[in-house]
Amino acid sequence: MTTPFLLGLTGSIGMGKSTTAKMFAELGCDVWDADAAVHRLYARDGAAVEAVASLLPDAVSDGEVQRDALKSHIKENPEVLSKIEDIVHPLVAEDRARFIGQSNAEIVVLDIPLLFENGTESEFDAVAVVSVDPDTQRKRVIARGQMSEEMFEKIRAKQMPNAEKEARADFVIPTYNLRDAKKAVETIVMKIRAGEIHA
Ligand SMILES: CC(C)(COP(=O)(O)OP(=O)(O)OC[C@H]1O[C@@H](n2cnc3c(N)ncnc32)[C@H](O)[C@@H]1O)[C@@H](O)C(=O)NCCC(=O)NCCS
Ligand SMILES: Nc1ncnc2c1ncn2[C@@H]1O[C@H](COP(=O)(O)OP(=O)(O)OP(=O)(O)O)[C@@H](O)[C@H]1O
Repeated sequence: MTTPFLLGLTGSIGMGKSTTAKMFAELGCDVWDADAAVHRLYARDGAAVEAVASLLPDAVSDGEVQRDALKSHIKENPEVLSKIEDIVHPLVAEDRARFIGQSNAEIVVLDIPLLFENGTESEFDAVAVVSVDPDTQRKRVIARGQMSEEMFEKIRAKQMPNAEKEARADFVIPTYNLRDAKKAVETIVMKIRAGEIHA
């Protein structure tokens, strides 16, 4: 069995990672989702629950890590975030390695929101970034109705500027409409399968 081609898929908040990841899956790629992995780790019987309970006992109730409690702790003391990350990151890495090890696909797509912010690009054979202009991005996130304008701007300010992500990526996937995004995804998959892309 050969090792799969590892394609990192990233992009700032609301840029279209999940939608684009589904397109890769439809073309036969296996897709691993970092956010979903963290949700599994925090859920009942999840691998991070015990360690988080030791660090912040009141952040675990009903056997689950409560994200709102984590957020309050981080707000009070920003250093708590790196302590949580020290617990979560090795477990996420383990989950990812297991997924890659079990995959029989030619291409494994790894959907990772903070791929560039965490300086992990060297772990992939290539990286694709999903992208729209800032105004479209803002409208999309606000339209979901789960976040205030202020909260969105705060998160955006913490993320690497989109232009820099585009410059660092091997591929840019425009997500203004489904048709063009799909075309870009098909081209990437075709190039990888044809052996045109090298790490
Ligand atoms: C702090 C927590 C509880 C916040 O959870 P919440 O559900 O509000 O947000 P979530 O993590 O789903 O992030 C939503 C989006 O916000 C953006 N974002 C989140 N955190 C950051 C950050 N530190 N810097 C920049 N952008 C961020 C990303 O685009 C992300 O996709 C959560 O992020 C967490 O537990 N973080 C520690 C574990 C970790 O490192 N997770 C990252 C994956 S390895
Ligand atoms: N190619 C596309 N054409 C049209 N709309 C799109 C496209 N891709 C994504 N969208 C829309 O943009 C919004 C954000 O998409 P999605 O949830 O895929 O982004 P995300 O990057 O995974 O978000 P987050 O980082 O917040 O988890 C959704 O409303 C989705 O329908």
